Amino acid sequence: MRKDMKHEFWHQKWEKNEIGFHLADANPLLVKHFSTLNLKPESSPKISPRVFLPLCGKTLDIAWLLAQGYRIAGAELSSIAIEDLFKSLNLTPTIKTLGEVTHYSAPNIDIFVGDIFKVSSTILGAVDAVYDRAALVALPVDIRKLYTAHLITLTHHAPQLLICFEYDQSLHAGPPFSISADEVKQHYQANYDLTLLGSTAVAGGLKGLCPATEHVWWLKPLK
Ligand SMILES: C[S@@+](CC[C@H](N)C(=O)[O-])C[C@H]1O[C@@H](n2cnc3c(N)ncnc32)[C@H](O)[C@@H]1O
Repeated sequence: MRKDMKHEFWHQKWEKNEIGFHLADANPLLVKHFSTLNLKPESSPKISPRVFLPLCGKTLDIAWLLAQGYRIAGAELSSIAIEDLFKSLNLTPTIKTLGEVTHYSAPNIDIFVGDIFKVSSTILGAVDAVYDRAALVALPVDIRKLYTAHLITLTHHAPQLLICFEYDQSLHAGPPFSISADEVKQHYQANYDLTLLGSTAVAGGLKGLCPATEHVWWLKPLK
């Protein structure tokens, strides 16, 4: 599949409001495990840590993180998602073109709308952590390797909380795609110490189609 066709897939999902991945509340696994990262601000102790959410959609996890006092950066293909996100936060964004992406900003929040591969570390700025929920699992196998390499460079291998699904890929074509522990290691073990913080069975199975497990990984940068 060509890359622009993959983008079209997601644009259509947002246009048709087929967003079954969008949760009605903050993700319980984020709430349970985020403190494990024990974040210290990179720049100054007086400034709150900045958390990057790749492929963020309009997740309510952003409202939860803001309420905990974190600053937010995100990247998302769909402007529909981000217009909705700012409405849900009751914020009016300033919107500017920045290179090949569009920058939506308000106090403590920067979202880059466009292809994540067009977001550079200069555009993004410093981040203290990455929270990947339904980003790695949203991407087909050929793109995942490029994505993880880009994410490592983009964030200067910031600590990461990664949530992903594992199930029998022959029973469902994806997305979301199944990501095994071996695959997480292939992508990240050269740069991170990997800890599996927890694994939970998905209630009712993946989209009601097959049994699935949700895994939470803590990626701690190697010195
Ligand atoms: C499965 S959704 C997850 C959204 C969000 N993380 C959540 O938990 O609700 C994947 C998101 O990735 C976005 N996306 C897909 N490819 C992208 C790309 N190349 N660059 C930026 N965003 C992308 C889609 O538009 C979609 O909103």
